[in-house]
Amino acid sequence: MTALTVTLNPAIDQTVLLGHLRPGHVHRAQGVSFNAGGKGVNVASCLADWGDKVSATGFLGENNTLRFETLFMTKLIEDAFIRIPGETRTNIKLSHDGDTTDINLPGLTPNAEELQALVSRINALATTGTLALLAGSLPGGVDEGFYAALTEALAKRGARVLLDTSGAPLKAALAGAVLPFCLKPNRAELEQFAGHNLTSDAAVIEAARGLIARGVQLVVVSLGEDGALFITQSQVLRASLPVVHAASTVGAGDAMVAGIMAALREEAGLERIARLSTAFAAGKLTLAGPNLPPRGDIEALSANVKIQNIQE
Ligand SMILES: Nc1ncnc2c1ncn2[C@@H]1O[C@H](COP(=O)(O)OP(=O)(O)OP(=O)(O)O)[C@@H](O)[C@H]1O
Ligand SMILES: O=P(O)(O)OC[C@@]1(O)O[C@H](CO)[C@@H](O)[C@@H]1O
Repeated sequence: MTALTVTLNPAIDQTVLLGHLRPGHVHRAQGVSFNAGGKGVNVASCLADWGDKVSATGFLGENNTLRFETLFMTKLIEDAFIRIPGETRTNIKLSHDGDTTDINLPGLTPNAEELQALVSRINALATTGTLALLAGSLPGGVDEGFYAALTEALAKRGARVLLDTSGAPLKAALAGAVLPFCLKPNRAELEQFAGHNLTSDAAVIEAARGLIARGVQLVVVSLGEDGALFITQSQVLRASLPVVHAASTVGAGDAMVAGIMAALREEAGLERIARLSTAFAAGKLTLAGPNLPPRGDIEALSANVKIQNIQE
């Protein structure tokens, strides 16, 4: 079973370490670091650390590919990115007061020909059984129905699609003819779909069941430090694992998606999916950048994940 991640709008993440954030004031940074990022890139990076073979595609600006190419080479990720003129965006992550403030820039705008080249590349990479992750924002000028159309095309090829996006592209994908196999919204993203606030587990589960009723097979709702809910047609699990000190919260959700994909590759049941993806997220939180601790540490974390079977 092959794994493929698709990132149309990757980014170099510039993490700026601040003591506190006070809008309207001058800040002197305590440090700065740069990582090749974007949701699908982060997922591929975590999967590669786990030891899985993975291909990554999308668009890269040809002027600043080095950080990405170094990551792909170091981690043996198949680099299937399409180069387009210009510079991949840099997203600013302000790390302050134990929290992160994200400033995500718009990014490059691919033209129709480049988009068609990407669709052809994805079709060439995806075969029956491929786990295909479509992740992140769509670049300016790309139709908001792009993920919906791609999901349908990939499903026709026998691939299983996982989708991690927000806003209009998520809405369009949920209104599509074929829904993704798996969705990993956080609470705010699920609230967008539900159209109201989801303040209790029961409300989150009810909204997720709405997605299951429309054909999604696995919904994972990530709830930050409160863990995550794993919902299928027949089961609901809650999984959590306290993290004492988070080195960086950027990409915790991406590590969780990588854990879901790693478990799906093992043909695992829901409890293993919940344990492994929670362990991936917790393991990533202890490190800066989209990296996982060694496999043995992840298995140890996974054994410690608290699982609650929610009966209704
Ligand atoms: N402070 C924390 N303590 C323990 N676990 C956490 C914490 N923050 C995140 N996690 C773990 O990471 C998972 C994903 O985090 P979160 O819900 O913040 O995802 P997200 O909103 O998609 O994040 P991002 O967009 O930053 O990647 C959670 O379900 C949980 O398992
Ligand atoms: O602007 P998008 O595509 O929604 O999100 C991009 C991004 O915030 O997602 C990753 C964290 O999940 C970061 O590496 C990257 O900067």
